[in-house]
Amino acid sequence: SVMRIDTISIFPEYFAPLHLSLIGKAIDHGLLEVSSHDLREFTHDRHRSVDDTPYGGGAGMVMKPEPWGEALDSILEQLPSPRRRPVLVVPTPSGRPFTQHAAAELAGAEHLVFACGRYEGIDHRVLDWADEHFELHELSLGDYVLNGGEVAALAMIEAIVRLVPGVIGNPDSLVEESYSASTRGMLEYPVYTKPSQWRGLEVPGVLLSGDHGAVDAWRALRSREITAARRPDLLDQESPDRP
Ligand SMILES: NCc1ccc(-c2ccccc2)nc1
Repeated sequence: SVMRIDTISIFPEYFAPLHLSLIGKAIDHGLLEVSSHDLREFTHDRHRSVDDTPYGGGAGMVMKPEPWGEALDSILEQLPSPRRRPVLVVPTPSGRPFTQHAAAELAGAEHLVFACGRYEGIDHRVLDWADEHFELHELSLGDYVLNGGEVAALAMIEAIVRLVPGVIGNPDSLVEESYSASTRGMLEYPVYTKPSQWRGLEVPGVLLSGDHGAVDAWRALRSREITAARRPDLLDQESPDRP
């Protein structure tokens, strides 16, 4: 099944990298369709304005509702009918945390739309209206503020698309990760490869022993040590899909 992703932004060129590497291959193999839309194409004034001063005062500018309404209408109009509600993701610092769990849920969607805001954000009526026509998800990557939603959308798209069957070459590489922090599991143990000696540094002997039980034990211990040190909050959620 083909997954379709539409992005809407005043900087559509931010999404050009999606056509490279893995994601590029998925698109070439017909597993994925990505279209980036320029919000300014949905303005009609001479200055193609997308923002204005905030009601209630305050610094900065707010994104006007009309261009967003027309951009979202345009996406809905292009859907085959009868259609299921597409998912609308709005990256925002005030969103629910975007986690590996959320990525896995969104990887099951047929159609994802990313609305990337700039300035101080988008007129809230756009979200209120969108909530009636889309499955709306306001999502945050973490507790930091960017200049806009584009970089966050790129990260979310990568996290989601790599979970779509057929996109990643070797599906096994996902199993091992299923116990990493990304699924509220444990942090990943250190990895090594040849040469066994590099700049005077050795590889832990157990990994060269061929004793797979000992290797697994060593890895589990290192995961626990690293998790305790860096992400104690993850320690009591050991099962990866604990609600
Ligand atoms: N949590 C990551 C994140 C997501 C979105 C934004 C953002 C900033 C300004 C305008 C619109 C979105 N900032 C940070």
